[in-house]
Amino acid sequence: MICLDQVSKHYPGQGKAAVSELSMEIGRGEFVVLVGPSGCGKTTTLRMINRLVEPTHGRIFIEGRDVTHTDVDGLRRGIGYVIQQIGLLPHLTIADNIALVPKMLGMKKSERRERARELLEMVGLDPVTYADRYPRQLSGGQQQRVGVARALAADPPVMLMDEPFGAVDPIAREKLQTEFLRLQERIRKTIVMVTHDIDEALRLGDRIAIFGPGSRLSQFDTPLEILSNPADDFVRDFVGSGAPVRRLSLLKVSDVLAAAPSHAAGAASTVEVGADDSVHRALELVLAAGAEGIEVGVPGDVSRYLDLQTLLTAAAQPAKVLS
Ligand SMILES: Nc1ncnc2c1ncn2[C@@H]1O[C@H](COP(=O)(O)OP(=O)(O)OP(=O)(O)O)[C@@H](O)[C@H]1O
Repeated sequence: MICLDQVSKHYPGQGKAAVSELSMEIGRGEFVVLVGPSGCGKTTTLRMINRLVEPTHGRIFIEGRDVTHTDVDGLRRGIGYVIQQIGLLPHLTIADNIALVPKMLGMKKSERRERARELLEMVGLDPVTYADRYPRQLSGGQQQRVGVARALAADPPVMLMDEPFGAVDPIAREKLQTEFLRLQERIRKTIVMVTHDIDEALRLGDRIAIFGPGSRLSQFDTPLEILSNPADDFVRDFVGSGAPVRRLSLLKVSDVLAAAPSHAAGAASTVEVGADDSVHRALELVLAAGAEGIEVGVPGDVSRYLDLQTLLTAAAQPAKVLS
């Protein structure tokens, strides 16, 4: 869906390139998160995709089309953009803020109103309550949701997000992340997001691009693979301590079931867990209940039993063994 081919950006007057010969391919419907230390070129990379920053060298393709030199307005219509300072217009109602792009595209007033209502519902805000309010009457987290709704207004296939949840407090942030993941399951946009927060990246990304010093792409892989097999010391340090525990949230019970010997559920004291639950969740339930293991329902078969030790041992294996 998006292909960066040897893309570089050299800002005038700067000694070093902000981004240097970067190549990446991003699949349709994929959620890719760019992380890395400050100044490594994440925002520059993101903004080159919608050409808010013009690349100095290299080419960018969207759906196979070279967009490096095409009409910028046309390009941006197909790309939603969400930033931390969402920039809602203070004198327009929430509905009118959301309907700005549809208005520019010539959509009729009644249709725009309907679209704004639909989008407000989509991002978890009741249209009856919020459509006619003004931005200052909303909390930071609510404004951020409106920012997402606005970016989705023209139903673009691609969304670029720069620290979209950066300005909200940690609790609201986690809630927004969870809601956004649910939304993405439904809408399956191709998303590229920048964040400083490795936990956010691990939680949201289908794949994570970890930029190292000098805008080098140190690793571009799934969260599980990054935690299990970091490419080098830089990635290991960047991900920080606690990788094994973080993996537990990403591993599913079904992964362990596929890799470890299990038995038909029997007499031992167990808690029931779904195959799609994370190992983290399974362990939480076992510990809370003081049980000896878990029982997992298998469609068309007897339930399987895994004891606590098997669960822990399997979860500690590198991802490759499990997959
Ligand atoms: N408009 C500009 N003019 C000159 N230099 C710039 C400009 N924008 C960014 N830079 C420089 O390019 C490099 C990469 O900046 P960029 O904002 O892409 O990094 P980043 O990884 O997003 O950083 P942060 O995490 O701090 O937001 C930095 O050294 C920065 O100072």
